[in-house]
Amino acid sequence: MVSVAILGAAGGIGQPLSLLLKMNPHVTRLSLYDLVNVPGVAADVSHINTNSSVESHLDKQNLGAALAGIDIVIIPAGVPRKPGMTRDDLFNINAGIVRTLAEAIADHCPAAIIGVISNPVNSTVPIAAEVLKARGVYNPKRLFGITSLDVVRASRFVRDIKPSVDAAALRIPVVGGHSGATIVPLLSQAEPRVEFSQKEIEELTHRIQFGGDEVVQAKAGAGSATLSMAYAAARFTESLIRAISGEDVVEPAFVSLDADPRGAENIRALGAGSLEFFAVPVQLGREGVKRIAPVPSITPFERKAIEVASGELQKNISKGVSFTQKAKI
Ligand SMILES: NC(=O)C1=CN([C@@H]2O[C@H](COP(=O)(O)OP(=O)(O)OC[C@H]3O[C@@H](n4cnc5c(N)ncnc54)[C@H](O)[C@@H]3O)[C@@H](O)[C@H]2O)C=CC1
Ligand SMILES: O=C([O-])CC(=O)C(=O)O
Repeated sequence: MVSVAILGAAGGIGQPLSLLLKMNPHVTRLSLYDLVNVPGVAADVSHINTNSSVESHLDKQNLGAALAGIDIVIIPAGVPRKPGMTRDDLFNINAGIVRTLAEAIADHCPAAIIGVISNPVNSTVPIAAEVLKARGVYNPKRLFGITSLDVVRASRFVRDIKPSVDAAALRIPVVGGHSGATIVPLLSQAEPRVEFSQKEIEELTHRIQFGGDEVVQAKAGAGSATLSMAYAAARFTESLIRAISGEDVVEPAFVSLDADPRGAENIRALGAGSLEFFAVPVQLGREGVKRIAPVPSITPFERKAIEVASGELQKNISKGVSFTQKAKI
């Protein structure tokens, strides 16, 4: 019995994500919210013969009803990039959208687990945290920036150069954040282990860091990754649901290191320093973050990449925090 709300359900990610979650037998209630077109999406998806109920909630006056009683809220609401833009260029529009949605979550389902997809994730997650803190309902264990697409890309891109690897079974932790140089794949920690030359490591790292740009370029103005992102978000949601029902599942995600201060010590020592948020491998549990899983060791190349990531991340996090402070929630 798990109820899931998708905020931004009529968009490029929202539609295929609605489809994939309608196919998930553990979801019993699917609550779809958007400012446009959501009645059509909900009517369409509701004809699929799985047992879950599907609700359509159009426009802001129905946001409370969309959220009441919800266990997991996934947020793909917001504008996507066009060629030539960075994720940070989306800040001016998406920061306000995420703030409004986080306020409504605080009011209508404060105990829900939240997964933020809207970019720039490095800033929108701190914004959501500040809103929840200001409303007195913040639990760092329950707020996630969804970085699963970086992990999905990492295993697929390795398969492109190592055809004997099973892309679906390969696990590569990706730490840091979710934009360019803040994305740090730890190829040395691949499971099962894969041997790479230094040139392969450098090329793969760059490709994983800028994988989003490949899609933005190819879509040539029609948006960014939607189908692979919907797949990644559905996988993340499925992992949360398995964890809620008692299974041990590890998924990398961008979380507050306060969610598990002891587990975070290892990550801080690897180069995260005093940053409040960082993408880490998270052992999920009923509460959301059960534990930050340890990263046993990294190479000097990975340590350097984490140092570079941390400098940029600090700016992205501070930008989100000061946005909410200026806005007086
Ligand atoms: N975390 C990640 O790995 C990824 C994040 N993204 C981000 O996801 C976001 C959405 O991307 P797309 O679905 O392609 O965009 P889209 O433009 O196709 O869809 C966005 C949807 O959000 C809705 N929306 C806008 N303001 C809203 C509000 N205040 N309340 C509810 N709904 C609202 C729009 O009506 C639209 O249906 C973008 O910010 C994009 O950068 C995209 C790919 C990967
Ligand atoms: O590149 C973008 O703007 C969308 C995104 O976050 C990704 O595909 O990783």
